[in-house]
Amino acid sequence: MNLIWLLLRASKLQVAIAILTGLVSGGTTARLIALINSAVSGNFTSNIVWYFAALAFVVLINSIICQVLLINLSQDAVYRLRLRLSQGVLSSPLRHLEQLGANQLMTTLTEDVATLSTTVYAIPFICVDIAIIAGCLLYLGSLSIGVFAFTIGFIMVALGTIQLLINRAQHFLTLARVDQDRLFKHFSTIVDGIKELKLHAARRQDFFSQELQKSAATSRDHNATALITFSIGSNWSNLLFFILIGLLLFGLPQLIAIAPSVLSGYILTFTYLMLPMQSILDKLQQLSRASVALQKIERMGLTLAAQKEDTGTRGHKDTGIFSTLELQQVTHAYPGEVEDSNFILGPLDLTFHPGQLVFIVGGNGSGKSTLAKLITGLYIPESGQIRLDGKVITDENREWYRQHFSVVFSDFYLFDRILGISNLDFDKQAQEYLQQLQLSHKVKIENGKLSTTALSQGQRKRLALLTAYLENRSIYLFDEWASDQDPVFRDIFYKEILLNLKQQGKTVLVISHDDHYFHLADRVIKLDYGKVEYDQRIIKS
Ligand SMILES: Nc1ncnc2c1ncn2[C@@H]1O[C@H](COP(=O)(O)OP(=O)(O)OP(=O)(O)O)[C@@H](O)[C@H]1O
Repeated sequence: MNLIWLLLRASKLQVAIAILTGLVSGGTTARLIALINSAVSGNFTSNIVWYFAALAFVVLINSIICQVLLINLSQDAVYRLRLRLSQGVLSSPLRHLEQLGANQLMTTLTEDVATLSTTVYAIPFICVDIAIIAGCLLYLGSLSIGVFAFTIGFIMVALGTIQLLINRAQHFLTLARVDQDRLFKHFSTIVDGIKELKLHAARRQDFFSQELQKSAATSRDHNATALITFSIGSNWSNLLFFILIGLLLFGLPQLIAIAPSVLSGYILTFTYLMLPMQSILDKLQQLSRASVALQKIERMGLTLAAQKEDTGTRGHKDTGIFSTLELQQVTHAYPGEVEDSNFILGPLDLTFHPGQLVFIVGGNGSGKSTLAKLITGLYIPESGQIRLDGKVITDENREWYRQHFSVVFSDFYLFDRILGISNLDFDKQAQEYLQQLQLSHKVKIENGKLSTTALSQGQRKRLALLTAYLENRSIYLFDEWASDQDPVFRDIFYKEILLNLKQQGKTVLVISHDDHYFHLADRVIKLDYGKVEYDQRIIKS
């Protein structure tokens, strides 16, 4: 049913036209069968051939129109779903996405959407088959009410037994979908941990037999049980067809009088109906799989919608100059598995100004990166306030607030095209920065596209710095940027690049462990277990 809603969301009018043409096609098919039955019973009229040809033509045209409409609709529905899901992910709070996990997001965006797109393609054909069945049933009803009532009663009971089998199969498909998430995680482990797995035979063997093989076997068993149940259902429905024909031929005539033309009409129609019925049953397992995928997508889509952030920047165009950025009693907590193990950052009171070079230091796990995500507006404070020039940052203006920052995180992502910067001198400027960052011999930039990103980690970080440079925003934040740089470039970073940004009036926040450069800062903030141990101004001689 949800799949039909997916189509309806795309266009109600087109769905209505498709249903109408499908019904005409089904009704006309039934009329054709009636005509054949009447011809077989010896009732010929002079223009029967023309009538027959006209009916066949109407069936052809209507089923083509119906299927073309539904194919377009189904593909459009999948297109919209892909965009909606991607938008949903883009507009969800970072913390929520971190909690969902990369594996779950990727399986849904790839596997579930792929399952849906192949199934939605089958829907048009199922619709035409249903229309034919409906048309044929109408015809059977017009032949004899008594026989029709018996047939419908039989079909209801038959459908009940088939539904039981489908429910069982669906249960195993749902379990198989959970296995799919687990398998996807193992595949990510193979790709991301390939070096560690190759270097340690016992670890590799352990991972293979205890993790991957077990999950793959469970997935195989659940899928096999589901498919076998569908196969039993399909064969059972075939048998039910023959039982019905047998009852109509040999059983019912013993109880009530049935005219031979009515009987032949029923037998002819059911023989014809076996084809569309079989086709629908064959597609049932595909439909059930899609229904499980859609449930998963909708569930994720709903949670995404519920957590949706306001991503508009309307009414807040001034992303340039500011004079004060304040954090007042700001806190953030990561819920731990054990109540006492929760990490809590803050409450913190910090104020930053333009032209300040601030080092944020502290031991591993002291909360530096968490503070970076809070300052940049990626995490929403659990309590306290962030204010920019006295303006409190809320859900309405958080997107605008984030546009003040250029950041290179320690787990940065490097795009192979410089996105979102429209500057006429762009390539020339980028080329100059490439030279400054000593990368011009390795990378070229044409129309914003980087010639390569296949570089060393340190060089890739320099490219990320280049993007930050080009963004030309008022607050810069670098999370352990220099940790991968050689001593010469590290020196250039601290003594030239940072000071140059400061001279331009930027606020520069640097998370660092390089204590022999701390004297260059205007201020050093040290964190310890989520609290400020000291916030020290450096007096320059
Ligand atoms: N995604 C997360 N989910 C749960 N807890 C987290 C998450 N990220 C960090 N933490 C916890 O928060 C604490 C602070 O982490 P954070 O990354 O901010 O420290 P850090 O000072 O940047 O450390 P490092 O110098 O090692 O990069 C750690 O105890 C960590 O266990």
